[in-house]
Amino acid sequence: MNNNVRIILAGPRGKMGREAVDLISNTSHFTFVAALDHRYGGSSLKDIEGMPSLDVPVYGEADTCFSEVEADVLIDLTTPDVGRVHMDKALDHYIRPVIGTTGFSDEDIERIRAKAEEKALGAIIAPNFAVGAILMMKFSQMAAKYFQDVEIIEKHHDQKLDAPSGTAVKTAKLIDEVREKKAQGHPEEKEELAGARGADYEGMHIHSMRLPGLIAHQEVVFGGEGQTLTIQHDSMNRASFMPGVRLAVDAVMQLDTLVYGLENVME
Ligand SMILES: NC(=O)C1=CN([C@@H]2O[C@H](COP(=O)(O)OP(=O)(O)OC[C@H]3O[C@@H](n4cnc5c(N)ncnc54)[C@H](O)[C@@H]3O)[C@@H](O)[C@H]2O)C=CC1
Ligand SMILES: O=C(O)C1=N[C@H](C(=O)O)C[C@H](O)C1
Repeated sequence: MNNNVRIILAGPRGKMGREAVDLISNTSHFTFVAALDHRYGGSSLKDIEGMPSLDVPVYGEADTCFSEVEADVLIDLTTPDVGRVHMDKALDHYIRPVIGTTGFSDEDIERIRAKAEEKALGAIIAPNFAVGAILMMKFSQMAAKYFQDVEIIEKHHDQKLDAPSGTAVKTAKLIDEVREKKAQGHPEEKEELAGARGADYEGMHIHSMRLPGLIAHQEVVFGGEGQTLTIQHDSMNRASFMPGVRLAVDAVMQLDTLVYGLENVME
């Protein structure tokens, strides 16, 4: 493990970013070298309302930040459009991206994989940092060997931009690796209201719920002859994601390619 990892955080004022500020500043082998925030470029973190008293420079623009600040890792907790640009630019500046932001396409992921390999640098895209959520995905993959029929129900707060969630997409991909292909439901089923059966990923259905009061929850429901199996995970707060962020930062320093999904670096 590296004993001093210099970190830039993008999105410090966000719901996740605020937790990450505390994680970085309270982890002895992490050094908080800069923050990226389009609204507060040129200030210091301590001058932003609601931020702890930390004298960390804030940059409004990624290229300037990445060229002026000596850093090992970028943690990005922003939006899909912003994160997509940040991860590319970070690698251009030989900074390893740890991307918690969700909403990327397969093309985005493959582009970053190619760039990380070209630079021989570590990169992590982690749709979910919660250890319990990783286990939920792994258990679902195990179950999919025995049950072909499965529907994913993800439930999030109503401020979320992307649907389905990054976790639901990753779960479907892990299941798809082992599940015998099947178009589920009645062959002649018809949606009387568009979207009633949810999104279709290789014949599996994904349903996205958005409500105030929720944080991040997912049920993976399998059906077989005379039985169902439900694998469920709930994040009750955003502190639940922080041990995984720490693990990802330590892991990315040892990698020379992209890892998509924290399950690939968990022991
Ligand atoms: N991988 C994981 O375990 C988790 C991932 N997420 C993902 O993380 C992302 C952030 O989630 P939340 O914190 O809930 O959202 P949020 O809306 O609370 O925070 C997003 C932040 O990004 C900032 N931002 C927007 N444009 C920016 C720019 N150009 N430069 C710097 N900052 C910019 C906004 O000011 C805002 O503070 C989402 O994509 C979400 O899906 C959320 C929770 C867990
Ligand atoms: O936006 C969120 O809140 C979350 N996003 C991630 C996702 O899209 O899967 C992870 C977690 O579910 C919380």
